[in-house]
Amino acid sequence: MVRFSRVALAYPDARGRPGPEVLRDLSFTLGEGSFTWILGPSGAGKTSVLRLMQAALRPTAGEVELLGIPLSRARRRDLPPLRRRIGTVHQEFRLLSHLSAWDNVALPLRLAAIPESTVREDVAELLDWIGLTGKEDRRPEELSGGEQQRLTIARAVVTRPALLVADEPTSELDARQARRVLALLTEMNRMGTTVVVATHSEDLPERHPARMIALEGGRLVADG
Ligand SMILES: Nc1ncnc2c1ncn2[C@@H]1O[C@H](COP(=O)(O)OP(=O)(O)OP(=O)(O)O)[C@@H](O)[C@H]1O
Repeated sequence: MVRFSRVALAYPDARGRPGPEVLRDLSFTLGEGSFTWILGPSGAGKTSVLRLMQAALRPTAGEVELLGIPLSRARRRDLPPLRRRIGTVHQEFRLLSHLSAWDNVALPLRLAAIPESTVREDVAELLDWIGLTGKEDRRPEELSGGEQQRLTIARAVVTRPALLVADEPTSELDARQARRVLALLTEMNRMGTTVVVATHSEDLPERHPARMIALEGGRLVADG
């Protein structure tokens, strides 16, 4: 499902030359249907690992294989269809502020040219699942932080991705809202989605024990 083999990553500097390596010699495999925590202090490289898992970046050395596709051999035109099979939840929500809750969730289906009758059914089901029935017409700014975060999860999973990659999905939330978001992620996993969550919270992995990959200074320091 996800395989990192001796991965290194360096972001380009201002002149376009490779800067210092922020990930080094990372190797691990995540099986289909697994749930994995990516842990580590600020700057450890969690977001960089997740960007590779979202096919948003290619490694500077080594290989990242996503859903059977090695990124080193993927052509530029292979990437958008691959990305559509990966649900992403960003730290900073990235909801579209001028669209209603309903239209934010419907957007990925509409972009994939899904018939409007199916869109209606799927969006209604998901808004119900995340507890936003009755708030369909509100714009993101008219929702609480927790509601916005749940909306980003609904948008990420509405296309039923095989892989869900979430970056600090509870960092802005109070404990009750964080538990609710965790429940949505574990429910997706129970239904068969492979889930990867980066966090620096210690509380969440305690609530949902699963494999933990710990990073420090761009290296893997614990896996288990
Ligand atoms: N676009 C970028 N260009 C250059 N360096 C970057 C870029 N993004 C991240 N870095 C650097 O890569 C290293 C790892 O950053 P990353 O965001 O992956 O860590 P993180 O563990 O997710 O941190 P946080 O918990 O603070 O979000 C840091 O040294 C950071 O400064």
